[in-house]
Amino acid sequence: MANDDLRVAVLGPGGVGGLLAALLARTGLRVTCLAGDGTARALRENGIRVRSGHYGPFTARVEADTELREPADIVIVAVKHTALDAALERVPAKKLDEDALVVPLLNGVEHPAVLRERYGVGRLAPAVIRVESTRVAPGVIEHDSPFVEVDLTGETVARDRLDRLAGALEWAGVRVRVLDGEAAALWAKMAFLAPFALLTTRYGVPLGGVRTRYREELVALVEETAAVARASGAAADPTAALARYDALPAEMKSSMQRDAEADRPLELDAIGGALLRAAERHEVAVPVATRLVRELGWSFLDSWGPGRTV
Ligand SMILES: NC(=O)C1=CN([C@@H]2O[C@H](COP(=O)(O)OP(=O)(O)OC[C@H]3O[C@@H](n4cnc5c(N)ncnc54)[C@H](OP(=O)(O)O)[C@@H]3O)[C@@H](O)[C@H]2O)C=CC1
Ligand SMILES: CC(C)(CO)C(=O)C(=O)O
Repeated sequence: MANDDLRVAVLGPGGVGGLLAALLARTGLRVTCLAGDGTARALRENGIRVRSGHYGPFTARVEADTELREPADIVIVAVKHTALDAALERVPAKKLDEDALVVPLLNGVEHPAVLRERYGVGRLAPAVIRVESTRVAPGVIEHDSPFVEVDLTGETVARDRLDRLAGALEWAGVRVRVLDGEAAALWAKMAFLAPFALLTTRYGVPLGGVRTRYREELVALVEETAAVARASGAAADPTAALARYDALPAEMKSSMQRDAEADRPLELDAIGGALLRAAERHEVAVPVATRLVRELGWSFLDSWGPGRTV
């Protein structure tokens, strides 16, 4: 059933945020996108134009502003990690109702702590999204994957709020699961993403090239990442992860790789850095991940403190 009166704000209407904003808006929901001046203006003038083999091409009208000025029931956070601090200034905590949900869809595992600190434990509902979607221009979104899947979690929020959001997303055409464990959900995604993102970005080849030309490294990295994910609370299975990579299209690229190609900042600290920090905490050896992160971003590893066991 549609939740006609649900008010949704989307911080960062890019590949992920723009697609979800458009899908939700076309069901009739009131959706406000929060972005910089130029993007907000483009969205107000032209709406969000989606090119998608799965949903077909469509344009959705949304509201757009540079700051949250009116209360929203749901705030979807879909900026890159590298822009998170600056972007959050657009969503003042005092503008949120007590029972509003803040739903970050960023890759990585460390951002929920930052958001909890800012918006309060009772509002945070971290989620992961599986999709391949790119913002090709302000308000123009190219959606390539034949699916959009979201895992919602919310150990500290009211379940009926979470269910209401799940209902709205499903109504919009998104496959949704509401899961119990936040760490398990975030680390399950990380276990899949980190090897894919680090290797495709390091070698500049899509998934097909990684799984043939760099197979040995892929296998080693999948095992390292699964060990860290398991120590962090997820049920990661390296054999299943490899089978998933093998089943995906050879031309598939990671969003980190697309960022590297476009010379944008990488989410290296949020993905590779977080993996190494968790490995250190849990005393898991991750030599392949350490080398790849070093090769991709010396400066951040150089400033990392001594005493690592990795
Ligand atoms: N793209 C994908 O397929 C997937 C991405 N993810 C994850 O989702 C998250 C978002 O990625 P993605 O959608 O690709 O990122 P994009 O770069 O496509 O979109 C980010 C959006 O944030 C906006 N933005 C940047 N800085 C600010 C700011 N200070 N204030 C407000 N808005 C800002 C950008 O605005 P502007 O349009 O003006 O540039 C853009 O619309 C990342 O953590 C990524 O790893 C997860 C799964 C798949
Ligand atoms: C692996 C993928 C495409 C899955 O959604 C992703 O999250 C990313 O590349 O950032």
